[in-house]
Amino acid sequence: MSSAPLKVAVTGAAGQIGYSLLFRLASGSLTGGRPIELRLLEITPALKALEGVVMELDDCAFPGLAGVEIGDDAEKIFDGVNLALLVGARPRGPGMERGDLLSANGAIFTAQGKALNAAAADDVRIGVTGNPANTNALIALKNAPDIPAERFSALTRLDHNRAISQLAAKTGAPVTDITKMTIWGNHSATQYPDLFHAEVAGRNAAEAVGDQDWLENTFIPTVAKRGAAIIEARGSSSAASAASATVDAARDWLYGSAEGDWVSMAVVSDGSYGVPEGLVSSFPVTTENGDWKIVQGLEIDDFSRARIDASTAELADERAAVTELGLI
Ligand SMILES: NC(=O)c1ccc[n+]([C@@H]2O[C@H](COP(=O)([O-])OP(=O)(O)OC[C@H]3O[C@@H](n4cnc5c(N)ncnc54)[C@H](O)[C@@H]3O)[C@@H](O)[C@H]2O)c1
Ligand SMILES: O=C(O)C[C@H](O)C(=O)O
Repeated sequence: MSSAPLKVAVTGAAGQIGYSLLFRLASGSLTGGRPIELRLLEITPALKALEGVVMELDDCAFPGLAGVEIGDDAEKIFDGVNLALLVGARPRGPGMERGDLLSANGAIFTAQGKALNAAAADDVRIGVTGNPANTNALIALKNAPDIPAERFSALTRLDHNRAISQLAAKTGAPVTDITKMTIWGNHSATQYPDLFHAEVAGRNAAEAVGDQDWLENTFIPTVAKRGAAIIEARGSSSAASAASATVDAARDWLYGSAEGDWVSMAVVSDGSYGVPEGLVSSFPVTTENGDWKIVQGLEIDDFSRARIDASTAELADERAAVTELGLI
């Protein structure tokens, strides 16, 4: 593997998630020993604040941080980047659904898709965290016709990690015993965290829990509505956990998922599991050398089918809405 610095762009770098993410990236959580060069994009009024964040990055004297460039011109910042983490977008407030952000945030992803298309490195991978993440990723990929659609993904790793944590707490198992967790569908309240294929120390998770009422009426809504619960408690949306999940997702994508396990990523559907082709929907995937593959052959019962269908129907509605807005 190359020891040249990995060039990583982060958008919305002066925001809440950025304030946690940049320090995780610079300290080596993503690349281990490989140096990293950060390229930070912000809107013009936020550049001064971003300068302050860069002073703090300097003050950490991170040995693996090979350089930092900041700016408000997407094409300049994306020049030659190997990884782009698209975080910059407005967060929702109390009482909003993430889909309410489509018209506010959609335009950001047309412009950034075009800029990535023009300037990124040939091997670029693009992870979208900004909400509504799945449909923003769809907008970006449609506006970047020269970049293969498989290079885009949206973040459902935070939901995946939340589901692992809830299951660990219920069963008393350590999080490291929990494998094969899946989030299906949209990063929204319709998402479907699936315990029927997950395992606790090798045992089927739904059987290990043995409590359909908990699974249906506590586990699924707790995971699906966790973002809203955090907004309610903190007054602003999740940030450190979102940054941590953004790093987890990018690390596994670039360096591979663990043997015998899989991760959740929202990727462009090839029609697997009846998810309409072309939607950016969350699936169980394995990753290797920067590529992902949807895990095939899982049996989907009626309970799971209904939930996957409901979430992908919402994604189809979002696609129709951004088509109507002329964003794709
Ligand atoms: N997918 C997930 O799991 C997940 C989790 C948490 C938050 N989010 C989403 O991530 C996004 C960022 O959250 P936050 O809490 O950091 O918000 P924030 O408001 O603190 O920061 C967003 C930053 O983006 C910047 N920005 C806006 N437009 C931009 C543009 N065109 N180019 C570059 N930067 C731009 C803003 O100036 C701001 O600094 C929100 O949309 C939020 O809903 C997603
Ligand atoms: O819920 C939100 O709006 C923020 C984020 O998507 C989350 O899941 O915490």
